[in-house]
Amino acid sequence: MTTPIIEFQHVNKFFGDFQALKDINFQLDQGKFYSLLGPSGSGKTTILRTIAGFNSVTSGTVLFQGKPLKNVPPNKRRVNTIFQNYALFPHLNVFDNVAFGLSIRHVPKDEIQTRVMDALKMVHLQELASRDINELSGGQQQRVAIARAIINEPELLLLDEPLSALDKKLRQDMQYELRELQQRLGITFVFVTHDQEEALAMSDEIFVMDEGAILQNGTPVDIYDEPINHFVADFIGESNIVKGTMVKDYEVEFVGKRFECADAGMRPNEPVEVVLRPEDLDVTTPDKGKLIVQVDSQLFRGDHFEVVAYDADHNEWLIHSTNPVKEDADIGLFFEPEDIHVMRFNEKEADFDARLEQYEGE
Ligand SMILES: Nc1ncnc2c1ncn2[C@@H]1O[C@H](COP(=O)(O)OP(=O)(O)OP(=O)(O)O)[C@@H](O)[C@H]1O
Repeated sequence: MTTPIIEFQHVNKFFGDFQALKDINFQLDQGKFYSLLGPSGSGKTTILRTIAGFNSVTSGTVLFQGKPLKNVPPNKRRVNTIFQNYALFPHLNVFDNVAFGLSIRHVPKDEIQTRVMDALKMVHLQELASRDINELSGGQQQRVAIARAIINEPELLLLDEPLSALDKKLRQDMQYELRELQQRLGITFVFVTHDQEEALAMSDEIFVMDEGAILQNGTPVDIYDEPINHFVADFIGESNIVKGTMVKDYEVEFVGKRFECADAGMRPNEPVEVVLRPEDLDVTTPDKGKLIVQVDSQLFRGDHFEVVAYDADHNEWLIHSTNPVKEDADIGLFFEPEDIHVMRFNEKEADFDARLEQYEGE
């Protein structure tokens, strides 16, 4: 087994009385793309700053390739950070921005020339080396920041919401570019975002954070298909979550009916929450449906209709339908046992809706 590039062991961080990180444990492998995903204030940046050396930890250990990082100053860490605002020098052109770190270390001119042009080629900006920074688009500035960050060949690149200032289209283009660049360079990226689509699209592994703790980590598919709790299910993608009861292994009851499912290992009659993703629900006639709901409204979304409907218990259901439906009509919903994902019900999360609403309103 290879040594992880970064390892957090029981890391806690307090700012005064406030606990910003709560018993954080993880290992990051060489050459992978990781995302830290969570609402504002969940501790993502605090983790990045800890890796970069701008934050000390209150307790616990951070290892870099198996060695404690505690006494290694930020400039001696083989880590570089790209910030949200890129922090480029507006009075220097593209070349000089990228060359800056090498110039102040008095690296010979020839070497600077070669390394800067190599870095600019990596991000497809070699033609723009003499351009002023303020003559570049947002996406091009982003690439200058990346070139500057990779010129010292860091083993770890930390990216703190680097795409949040870009418009949607450019953001999507940059997601592909960053992912492609990471694979080409083979260095570890740790990418902070509160955008779940971005994390799902780019990452090898996602860490979902809330209130200073890691709630779940796994591949995008794992986290999407098997969210550990209500918060993760709702935060990652769209979902229908209803309360139910686990009757026995592979059988769950919700909305007054029993359904075969793929989940086991809970207590009989244990209260649970059931997740069904909108795209896993097929619209059919009421007699063929496993569940009958009444249509409330629908919106055309280009490749599907987004239907909102209510069941007999007044639970709201979001459905992605290939065909339009009639308003106020009763429709049947069909789904397979494996489309049902059952989660333990956690009373402590009862306030999650309010927190999520507050976050979405920001
Ligand atoms: N230097 C500090 N002093 C006091 N509190 C701090 C300090 N730095 C961060 N915090 C607090 O720690 C918590 C976590 O902050 P952090 O910046 O890590 O969150 P985040 O998940 O990155 O949020 P965002 O998405 O808004 O950047 C917040 O409540 C923040 O106010």
